[in-house]
Amino acid sequence: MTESKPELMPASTREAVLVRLDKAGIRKGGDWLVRGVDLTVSPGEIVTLIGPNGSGKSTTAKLALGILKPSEGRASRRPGLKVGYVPQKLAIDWTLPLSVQRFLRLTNPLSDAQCRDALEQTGAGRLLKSEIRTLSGGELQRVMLARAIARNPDLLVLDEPVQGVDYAGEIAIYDLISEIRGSLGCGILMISHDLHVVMAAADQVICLNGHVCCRGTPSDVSQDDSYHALFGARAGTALAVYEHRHDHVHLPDGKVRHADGSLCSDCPGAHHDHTVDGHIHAADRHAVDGNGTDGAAHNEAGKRKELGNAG
Ligand SMILES: Nc1ncnc2c1ncn2[C@@H]1O[C@H](COP(=O)(O)OP(=O)(O)OP(=O)(O)O)[C@@H](O)[C@H]1O
Repeated sequence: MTESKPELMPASTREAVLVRLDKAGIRKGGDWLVRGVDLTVSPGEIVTLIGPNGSGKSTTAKLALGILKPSEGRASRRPGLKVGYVPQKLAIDWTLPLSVQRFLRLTNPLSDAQCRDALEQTGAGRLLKSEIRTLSGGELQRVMLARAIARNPDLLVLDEPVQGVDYAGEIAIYDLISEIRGSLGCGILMISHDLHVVMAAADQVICLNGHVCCRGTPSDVSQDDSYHALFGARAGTALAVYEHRHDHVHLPDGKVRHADGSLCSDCPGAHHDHTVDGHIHAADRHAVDGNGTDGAAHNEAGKRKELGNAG
């Protein structure tokens, strides 16, 4: 592999673009792992890499991060860029005793308040003193996200952020990622196998298979022939465009406060929106707040509208 120095962006693009790959490729042992990748991530933008196993998604993310150096083309980052990274795998023995607080501090010198604050932001405030090895899959992903955002990054790189999380939990985590983008204003480079929800949550989707097969908005990609060729039958199901509404909150006393401020004590269960017809599927989802499931914010009706039926 050819080593190259990290490149700085021209002044004109520095403010706008956080990271850029220009025709970037990397070769190891005579094989190209990925080749010819163009990519930019700007503040507030979610760019999603999709593709089958071994298609070069993690490698591309590592090129963007500067962990790997391109053998050809260029990788450049905004000077002084602060990055939060949730890798696909962490080299940690998960059976060892390790509290969440200590885990957050393994790579960051964080104060107690910073640890609490980061966990609150990911809805995991109550887990501060918990043992890492006892966390559920969804809780662990929230803690990993907290660790990545604790330093208030400009760029968040999330390699399969919903691994080990069930379907309802996935939606809550994608919700959270969109909220983090909103609150931090950071750019997000995300990797996933989950074509539909992830694609729909992204501003830009890049479909990889050793090279860029197709790219564009989620609806563009869902209608692209090479996307269909790559994903076969799975691409034939409709693209779910993901929306969310925060229109009510479940209070600890069991009442529900609606968006207009009105309180209701007997409506839980009656307000779940289940519309299932040929075009709209609504899914309920419950986000765990910093206090646990009691009094959890309830994000109602994650609606998935079919867009550009890819069949
Ligand atoms: N350090 C390395 N040396 C040699 N080959 C590698 C190295 N890292 C990755 N590869 C190979 O490069 C290809 C792309 O790997 P990569 O991890 O980027 O794929 P991916 O799309 O993220 O896959 P997955 O969905 O399975 O996580 C694979 O064939 C992998 O075996």
